Amino acid sequence: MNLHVENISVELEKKTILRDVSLTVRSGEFVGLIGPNGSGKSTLLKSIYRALEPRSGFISLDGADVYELTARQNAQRMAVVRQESSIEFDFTVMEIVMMGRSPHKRLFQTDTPADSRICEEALERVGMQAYASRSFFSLSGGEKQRVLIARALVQQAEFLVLDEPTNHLDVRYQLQVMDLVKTLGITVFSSLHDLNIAAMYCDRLYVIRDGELVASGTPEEVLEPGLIRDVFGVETEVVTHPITGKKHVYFFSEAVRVQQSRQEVKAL
Ligand SMILES: Nc1ncnc2c1ncn2[C@@H]1O[C@H](COP(=O)(O)OP(=O)(O)OP(=O)(O)O)[C@@H](O)[C@H]1O
Repeated sequence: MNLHVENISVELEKKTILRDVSLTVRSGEFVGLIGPNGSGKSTLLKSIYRALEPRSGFISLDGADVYELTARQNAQRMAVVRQESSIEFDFTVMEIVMMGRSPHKRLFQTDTPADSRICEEALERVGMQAYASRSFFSLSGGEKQRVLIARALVQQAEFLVLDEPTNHLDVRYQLQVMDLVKTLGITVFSSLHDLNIAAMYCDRLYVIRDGELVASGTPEEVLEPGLIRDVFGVETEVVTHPITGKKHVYFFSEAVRVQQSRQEVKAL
């Protein structure tokens, strides 16, 4: 499934949030979106999953305008894991995951044993099978996140949109969730805060700052100290990881830099 975003602009409360954004995610690619807080990552993803129609521009999945598809057609093509859960009423974990099957059902069609099996498998893949009958509201942030990923999995869509999927997850589940998404072999577009996770898992990255894309390329091309300084305002050292061969970013806090320059002055 190919995603094309062409020249989209979004304005909210008379403020331009996205300016002339164009990008492509090709079939089977895992593409990351990185940028500082408030740079427009969620807004761009919302435009793609139709929660926020852009003022101008065009978004298509395999050539079909996403805003022309019915909600059902769209849900068969695209699954979404949002940053904040939109679950308003308390359901069990299994009921939440089962909701992901609805694009594959007719109106009022009941859940089949096959649906239950698919949901159980998805819960197992995210390590939440023991929680099937628990209330969703009683879960921790990380547990909720894993359940929402299971719900996206059972939708069996070919295109997955993730808004900071590792938010709330401890390091083990960060890696587990990213490994899982990677092994699905489907097309993924994901916003990410952790640059090292982005380097490990993404085939390509887009960098957004103040609502505009400012760089794109492979993690090897994009993740370099000058760009990270310009976009995130932090100093880094970027090395090639000796085991994975991927880029690895070390960050220097302002306090460490001040201490280091004092030591350098003393040594003179
Ligand atoms: N409904 C709204 N009305 C006005 N401004 C909004 C609205 N929603 C978002 N914004 C603004 O748009 C900008 C981009 O927000 P967005 O949530 O897309 O950023 P983000 O890159 O996802 O941030 P974060 O990393 O903090 O999640 C921010 O300045 C935000 O305050």
